[in-house]
Amino acid sequence: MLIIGLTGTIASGKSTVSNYIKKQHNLPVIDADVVAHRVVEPGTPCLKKIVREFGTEVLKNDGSLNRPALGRIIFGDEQKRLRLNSIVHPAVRKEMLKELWRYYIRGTGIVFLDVPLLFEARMHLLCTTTVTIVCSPMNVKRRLMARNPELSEKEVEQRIHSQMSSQEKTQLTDFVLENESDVLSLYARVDRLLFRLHPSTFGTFLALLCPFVQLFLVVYSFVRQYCKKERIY
Ligand SMILES: CC(C)(COP(=O)(O)OP(=O)(O)OC[C@H]1O[C@@H](n2cnc3c(N)ncnc32)[C@H](O)[C@@H]1O)[C@@H](O)C(=O)NCCC(=O)NCCS
Ligand SMILES: Nc1ncnc2c1ncn2[C@@H]1O[C@H](COP(=O)(O)OP(=O)(O)OP(=O)(O)O)[C@@H](O)[C@H]1O
Repeated sequence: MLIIGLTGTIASGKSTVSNYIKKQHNLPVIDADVVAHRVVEPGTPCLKKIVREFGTEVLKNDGSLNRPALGRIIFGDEQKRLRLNSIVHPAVRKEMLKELWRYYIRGTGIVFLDVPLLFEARMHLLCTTTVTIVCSPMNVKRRLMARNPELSEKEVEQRIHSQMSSQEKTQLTDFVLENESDVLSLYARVDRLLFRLHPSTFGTFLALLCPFVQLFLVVYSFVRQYCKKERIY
């Protein structure tokens, strides 16, 4: 099974790309944000740990997580953000591995992982190939402010600076997808990217037959990190 890690800075266009991959190409995507929302639902061990760490002020009256309140706490304080990550990320990793396993059992050839903190959380080590969506800080800020009008300019800046920069991600990735212009151009780049990934489906076929080939693909992905990356125009 080919595991393609999709990442990028906040508001770089990951969801836009993964929705297109799901709808237009009918390929499976596991979205870390969706999983991260699920593991903190009322009654979950994660939510209990969050309340122990940050207090009941991060809960709404109905007992669910008050996301804006927790966001205000953690995006303004790096230590607190790291503490939240240490509570939520292990549960997210576990759930994503379970989902991957289900796809593997079904014989799925290719799965995309949409993970904002792919490199920060070292989840790229699980991927056969990584794709980073890049967008200039100015466009990111503009799009984030338009998508989340409830956030102040300061909060937007804090969210942007809490992540690895686009340049750093570009250094670590196999493929770079630019998202500076309109959405249709982005979709066209995704089509070209998928075409480039397809020759490797032979590897997928072999991987389905032999777990050792899967292991080889993981080792190969480590080696790929040191190879020249491709920019899709
Ligand atoms: C702090 C929380 C409650 C704020 O919720 P909110 O609904 O405002 O944001 P949402 O979860 O939709 O995330 C939006 C984007 O923020 C960025 N982001 C989220 N969490 C983090 C983080 N810990 N560090 C850096 N960036 C983050 C990502 O780019 C993400 O796509 C939430 O982001 C959270 O629980 N974060 C910790 C889990 C996490 O790291 N999620 C990212 C995917 S694993
Ligand atoms: N090429 C584009 N042109 C104009 N708007 C865009 C483009 N790409 C994405 N957007 C818009 O920018 C915003 C951010 O995109 P999207 O939600 O896909 O980013 P994301 O990387 O998934 O964000 P997050 O890290 O917060 O999950 C959305 O409102 C989306 O519609």
